Amino acid sequence: MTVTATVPKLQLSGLNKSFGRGDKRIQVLRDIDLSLADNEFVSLVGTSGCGKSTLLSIVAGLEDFDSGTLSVDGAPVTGPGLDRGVVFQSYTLLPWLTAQGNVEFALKAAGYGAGERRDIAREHIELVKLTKFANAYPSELSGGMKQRVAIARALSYRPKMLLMDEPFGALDALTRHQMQELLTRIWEEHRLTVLFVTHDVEEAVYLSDRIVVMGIGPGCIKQTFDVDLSRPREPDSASSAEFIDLQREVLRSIREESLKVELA
Ligand SMILES: Nc1ncnc2c1ncn2[C@@H]1O[C@H](COP(=O)(O)OP(=O)(O)OP(=O)(O)O)[C@@H](O)[C@H]1O
Repeated sequence: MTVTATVPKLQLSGLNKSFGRGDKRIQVLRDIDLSLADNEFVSLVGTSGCGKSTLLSIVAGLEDFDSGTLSVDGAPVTGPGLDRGVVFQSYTLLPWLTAQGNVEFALKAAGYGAGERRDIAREHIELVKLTKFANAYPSELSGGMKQRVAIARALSYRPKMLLMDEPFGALDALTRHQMQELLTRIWEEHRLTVLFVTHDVEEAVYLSDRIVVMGIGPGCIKQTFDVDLSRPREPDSASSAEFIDLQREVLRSIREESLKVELA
């Protein structure tokens, strides 16, 4: 019988990263091994400064690394690519363009023709439920709406993977929950693979299949938790004993690292 090995969607092996030169050189990531399967939702959590954003930027191809390997679908990552959509905490929209215009602008940069740009942008503005605001400028949109445009833009080239760095960190609690539900729906419908950085452990448990806790000094993978809670998850899921126990375990793991920083 032939057994075919499944290639992970994303794979990092023995990855190291430092900033600076000479005696100012500081290692921020050490020996990172991380694999994401197709359609998996993985959150990265950890004490401030442990290297979560640096790791995400490396996967996005926006930051280089010293050694180790990084591949998507088995192919080495050599820079940013349309196979990975990125959403940051700051909305990064162009203020002089409408919601529709912002998505179209990104598609133009990706080489799409005018008609196609209009249709794809309209479809993605609809996906994030902003059709009524398609012609509004960023200054006329709330934080949640701006982040929906950023998600529409990141998804417009139909990437296989979504890389999100604290995308809902600046939003109020209610908008944040709405955005979590929207993201879950899009993730389920589009079979995306998501790598999600957050400080909010409840958010990580609610959204993820797996939570990776990073350690510090230098940044490393400390512990991984499988989230075995059934789906679909409801806002009420957060009050179940299983949910709360897992949240507590993850928090404990993060706090051990914070203590190291405080005692250093
Ligand atoms: N461009 C840079 N040049 C030098 N050092 C950097 C640079 N970017 C990040 N660092 C350092 O790398 C380490 C990791 O930073 P990073 O922002 O990745 O951590 P983080 O876990 O995302 O933090 P936070 O949770 O506070 O956002 C920190 O010590 C930071 O000061």
